[in-house]
Amino acid sequence: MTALIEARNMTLRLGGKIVLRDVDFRIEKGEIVTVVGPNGSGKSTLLRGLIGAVRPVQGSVVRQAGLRIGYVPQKLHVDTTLPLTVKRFLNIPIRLDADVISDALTRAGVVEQAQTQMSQLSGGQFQRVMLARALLTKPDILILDEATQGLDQPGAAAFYRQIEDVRKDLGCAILMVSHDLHVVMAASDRVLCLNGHVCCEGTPDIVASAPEYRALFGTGTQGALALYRHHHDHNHEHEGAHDHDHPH
Ligand SMILES: Nc1ncnc2c1ncn2[C@@H]1O[C@H](COP(=O)(O)OP(=O)(O)OP(=O)(O)O)[C@@H](O)[C@H]1O
Repeated sequence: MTALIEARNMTLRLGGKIVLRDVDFRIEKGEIVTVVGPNGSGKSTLLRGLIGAVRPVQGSVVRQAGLRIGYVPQKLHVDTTLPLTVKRFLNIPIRLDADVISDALTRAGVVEQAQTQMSQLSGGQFQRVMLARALLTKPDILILDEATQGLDQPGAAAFYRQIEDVRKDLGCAILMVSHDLHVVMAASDRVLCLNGHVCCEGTPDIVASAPEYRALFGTGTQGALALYRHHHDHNHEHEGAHDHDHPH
């Protein structure tokens, strides 16, 4: 099977610092892959490398010819002092057919908000409008960077259900960064755990039982807290020696 996007030995540097080393990664049609890892572990940078916004200093990224990517960035600031309806927002920068807009809004579950001011959307509605925006191009792959940030648990769960419906209907692959570990574990085909490199990767079961993952996230419901208490049993000195001898 041909991958939609494939990275080989991809090393990414930002501002003179290597933030991600030797990443081998591929995503196929229709897969849901989630990227987890502590703050600063390179998750957003990985996505930016895969979409071509950051060039690898080593290795390569190959995207399928003509690949359509729908990208929902981690943060998007919309000037709330400007009067701007959802519909007009989706028409920037290119005016689109009303049908295309209403189809994307319907798929994202916010068709009733078409005439609402952007400044009056709830956090969950705002994220859905961002999802609608990413769907306008009928993407082959939807890439979401912490799309449920700021949503409460039911809001986040509803958002993930929406994403699953989108995948079912459009057949697009989904690559997302998430901190909602339980949802991630339930909804992903594959999980990629990062910490400046790929710590471990596989089906949710395999990753959840990997020592590298447990070192990062713990084992029980307290796991999410362990994100910020990052203990590790192997070396993360990116600039120096390689850490190839630990299991990937
Ligand atoms: N423009 C930049 N110049 C230098 N270093 C940067 C730059 N942007 C990010 N970094 C560093 O790169 C590392 C990876 O950042 P990245 O945003 O990819 O992490 P993340 O895993 O997405 O984090 P979070 O969970 O906090 O969003 C961090 O140490 C960050 O400080």
